[in-house]
Amino acid sequence: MPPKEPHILSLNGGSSSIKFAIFRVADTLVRELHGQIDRIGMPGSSMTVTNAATRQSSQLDVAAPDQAAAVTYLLNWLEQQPIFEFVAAVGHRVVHGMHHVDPELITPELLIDLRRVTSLDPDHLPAEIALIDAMQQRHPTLPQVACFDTAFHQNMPHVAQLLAIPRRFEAQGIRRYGFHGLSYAYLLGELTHLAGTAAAEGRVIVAHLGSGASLAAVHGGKGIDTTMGFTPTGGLPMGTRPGDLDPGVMAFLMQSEQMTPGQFNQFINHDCGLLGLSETSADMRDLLANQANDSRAAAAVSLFCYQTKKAIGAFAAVLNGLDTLVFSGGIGEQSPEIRHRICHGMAYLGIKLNIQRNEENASIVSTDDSRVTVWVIPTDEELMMARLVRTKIL
Ligand SMILES: Nc1ncnc2c1ncn2[C@@H]1O[C@H](COP(=O)(O)OP(=O)(O)O)[C@@H](O)[C@H]1O
Ligand SMILES: CC(=O)OP(=O)(O)O
Ligand SMILES: [Mg+2]
Repeated sequence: MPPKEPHILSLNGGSSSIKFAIFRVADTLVRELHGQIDRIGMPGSSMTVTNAATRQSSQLDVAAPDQAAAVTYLLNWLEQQPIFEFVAAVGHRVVHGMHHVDPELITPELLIDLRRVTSLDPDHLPAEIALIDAMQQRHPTLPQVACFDTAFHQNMPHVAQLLAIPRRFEAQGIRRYGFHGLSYAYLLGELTHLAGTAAAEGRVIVAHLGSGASLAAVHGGKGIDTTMGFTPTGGLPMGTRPGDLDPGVMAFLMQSEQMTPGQFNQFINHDCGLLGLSETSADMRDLLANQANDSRAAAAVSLFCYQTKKAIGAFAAVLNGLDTLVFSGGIGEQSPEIRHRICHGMAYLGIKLNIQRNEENASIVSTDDSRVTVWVIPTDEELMMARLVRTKIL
């Protein structure tokens, strides 16, 4: 029997989920299985696993009160799968690495740097580092590659990277980085495939709307601006993060609530956004289900749609117009209501949704006469990582 082809395991630590996929490395990358642990830290967490060949999915209840528990559960489960013995390399999504941007083999030095910047992203980096640590301890000879979420935005115009703070801080790396870059890179590739190069090189806004949410303005296939900033806490309101917040509110709250910087960081990453406003849930599904009889849930959904719409208007200005709008991420891919509420009243910009297509989560959800083509494209950060790992080491 010929030796089995090498496989790549991709691990994607998100803020409310850990997603994973295993790909066989043949002429192309062939997905063998994928899945996710969902609603980490919330009631009702579960793991869904799909066999890519049969498309059969199974769901298991999982106790995932926090990301550490989810990491241990997932790695124990993965190691029991027969396919695991063929895994020859692991790709890890790493949301923030400051000056580390391009895919990198994980070394002790890189880990020291990542631990140093953990406080910049308490929603992702602890779980991502825990995944790396656990994999290294269990499988020390397996090559592991860090794939950074910031790479896509690296070449934004300088003006889009600058923060209006004293100049000396820029030299310390305090600037707009932007995140969800693995998703944006994948989606641009898909857009090229689906709509052609001319469309993908036109004036494009990509809305990655999940537990973390951001927009990217893209022109000539390159990111030219994005809503997230120095950290993934900025930009749009999200599941548990406020997005852009008047710095005066920060100073006021730190004083009035007597918070230490560490407590304030926890507050803006875990207690705000949809959760803070609704006082019930960070999960958009819950809020949509409850909005009719809970005005707090209704206000949270309204704010999310309002701020996203406002940011689309701002990026249309940055792009001098708009040709293509892409929705992706858990909310963007699966919520017709949110897409409708964001796009409502934007006919002046050339955005017109087709009600039925939108309800069906079709791939094009705009009308035939809409000047802007509106797409729904499922993202695949795991495949993007596997491509990077393959290029880097296999
Ligand atoms: N059918 C749906 N309708 C509305 N929101 C949904 C739906 N399915 C998933 N979501 C939302 O998507 C978000 C999770 O998105 P995802 O991209 O998986 O997040 P992350 O990667 O940040 O963990 C949650 O707020 C969840 O409620
Ligand atoms: C960058 C970010 O917020 O990622 P996620 O949406 O996966 O939490
Ligand atoms: Mg995500």
